[in-house]
Amino acid sequence: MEELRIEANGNLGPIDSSRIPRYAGAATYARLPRLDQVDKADVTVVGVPFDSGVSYRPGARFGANHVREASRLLRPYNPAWDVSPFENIQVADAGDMAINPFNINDAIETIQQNALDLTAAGSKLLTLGGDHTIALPLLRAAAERAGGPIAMLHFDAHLDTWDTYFGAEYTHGTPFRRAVEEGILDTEAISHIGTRGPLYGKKDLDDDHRFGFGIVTSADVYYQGVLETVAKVRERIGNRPLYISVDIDVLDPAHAPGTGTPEAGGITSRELLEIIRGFRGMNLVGADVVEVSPAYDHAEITGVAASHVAYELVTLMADNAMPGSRHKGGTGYQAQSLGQEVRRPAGFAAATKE
Ligand SMILES: N=C(N)NCCCC(=O)O
Ligand SMILES: [Zn+2]
Ligand SMILES: [Zn+2]
Repeated sequence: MEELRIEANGNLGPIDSSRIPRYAGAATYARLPRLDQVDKADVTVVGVPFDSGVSYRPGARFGANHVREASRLLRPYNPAWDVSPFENIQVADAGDMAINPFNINDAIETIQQNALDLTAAGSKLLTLGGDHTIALPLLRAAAERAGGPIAMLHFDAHLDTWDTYFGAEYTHGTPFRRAVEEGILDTEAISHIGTRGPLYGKKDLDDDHRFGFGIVTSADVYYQGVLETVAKVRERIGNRPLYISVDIDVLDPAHAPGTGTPEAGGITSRELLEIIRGFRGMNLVGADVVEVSPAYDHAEITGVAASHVAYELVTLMADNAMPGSRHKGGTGYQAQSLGQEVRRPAGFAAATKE
């Protein structure tokens, strides 16, 4: 079958869903071309089928393909930014990494090497699927590409700064303690967002604080709202090279049932998408969306949420790549909006390019 794609500015975009039904054919993220169908990519989407680091329900090894399937309904124009991300930059799907499920050390090495290979020619990386163990090798690669420690925003119900499980150092509950120990994070500029749920003890927070993490709890997002959350985060991170790691369990189980370690009382998908939109102009160098476990999903709720989160992250990368902001933070709704159009946090204008 011929692939009828949208093309603009020399970028090969998604299969045109007005000419080929969106439910037809093999799934790539957002129906974008495969990496082998383009000369170069500005952003590479890659799946990480790995879940050998989980402490509870398995299944995140199937996450990437679930997100790809759920991403068929994404459309090419993002009105919340007034941006068509796939026109601005070339985004392509590199398929899945081939990872050893029986040897975590080997898996981590492979993920790090693949991440370095995929970014060697200057592409940014957005990874889908996998359990949170994979953030460590992805951060190593991102820090190497950035030439030093990087800022990080970690959306998660959990801290993931625990020490070991059953004596194992590399698990989905420990990546960020390892990352701090390895000196790959800029500890002046790291924060969790959406934290909640029972811990093992107060020491968990004492350790986490010592490592340098700030925390915006799920309750903080509720009480202070999206705007203040974004403002505080922007103040802490500034223009540093930033990695965003999204554990889909940051969302309430009502918004993301398909995950391995669900915790009640999470943020909504609307809040998460709006917080990311508030990061316009920030220096995003890489991102992941992890812990999607399709066997526990219903009606693709989690897959759809994850596919939209990834879409906002790609839009941020694409918006930054534009030569000068055309929109100064506006949305596509502006001309006809009966709502509150100007709702941008302090610090937003300063970081938005002229
Ligand atoms: N990274 C995720 N999703 N979960 C970590 C939970 C660690 C624990 O079971 O205590
Ligand atoms: Zn996590
Ligand atoms: Zn989590």
